[in-house]
Amino acid sequence: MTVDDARQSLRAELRARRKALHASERIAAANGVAESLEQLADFLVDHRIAGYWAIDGELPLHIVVSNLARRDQQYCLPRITGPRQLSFVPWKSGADLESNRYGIPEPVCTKEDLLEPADLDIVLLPLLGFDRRGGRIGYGGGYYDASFAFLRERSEATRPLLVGIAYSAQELDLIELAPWDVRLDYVATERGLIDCWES
Ligand SMILES: Nc1nc2c(c(=O)[nH]1)N(C=O)[C@@H](CNc1ccc(C(=O)N[C@@H](CCC(=O)O)C(=O)O)cc1)CN2
Ligand SMILES: Nc1ncnc2c1ncn2[C@@H]1O[C@H](COP(=O)(O)OP(=O)(O)OP(=O)(O)O)[C@@H](O)[C@H]1O
Repeated sequence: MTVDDARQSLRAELRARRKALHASERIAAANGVAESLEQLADFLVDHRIAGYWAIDGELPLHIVVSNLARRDQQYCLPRITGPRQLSFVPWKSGADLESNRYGIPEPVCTKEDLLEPADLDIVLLPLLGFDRRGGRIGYGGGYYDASFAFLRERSEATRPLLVGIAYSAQELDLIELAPWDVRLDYVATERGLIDCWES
């Protein structure tokens, strides 16, 4: 079985695990993650922070978005701009959205609005599974891995910081890393902030 095959079956299990969470756990996690992120000093002062529009049981970021707006920090959402390629667009709560090919809402924008991955300070990444070393399993599109491939050879946290957002129930023991995988610098869950360079 290749890394890709093993991941496919793991994805199904992880989707089921996330789907099974109770509404009360989702509410607690949305609040808890917003608090956990505030333990990261850079998160309170950095200018450009990218998140995602939660779909399919992903951990919702609306509390994070309003906290950032209150501090005048810029919040951005991803836009698919090519094969395995993400760009980012500054977005304020209530601004226009349109659906992408997967039915995920993206900001409506002009070319001039598009920011490249390297322009960001912090990226909050959706995920299906994570481990404490910064391993991440997503939907398998390779969008984040390819867009942030320029960070792959780093040996410490550098900009943009990659922060996985997860329910603690999404933690895995150890994810076998594929050569293209870009490790997370931190993972924020409702239980706290994990520094992936620490272990
Ligand atoms: N909220 C959110 N936005 C995001 C991501 C994400 O994971 N979550 N992405 C993170 O990369 C990018 C989109 N990547 C995606 C990759 C695969 C599928 C997906 O649903 N794949 C289906 C197969 C669909 C098809 O073949 O057309 C599947 O897995 O069943 C969705 C999004 C950018 N925006
Ligand atoms: N830098 C890259 N260059 C070329 N192909 C890549 C690159 N990164 C990932 N891929 C391809 O993308 C596919 C999906 O990768 P992976 O399973 O790691 O996605 P994921 O992290 O689960 O998804 P996503 O990042 O979209 O949330 C892999 O099969 C791999 O072949």
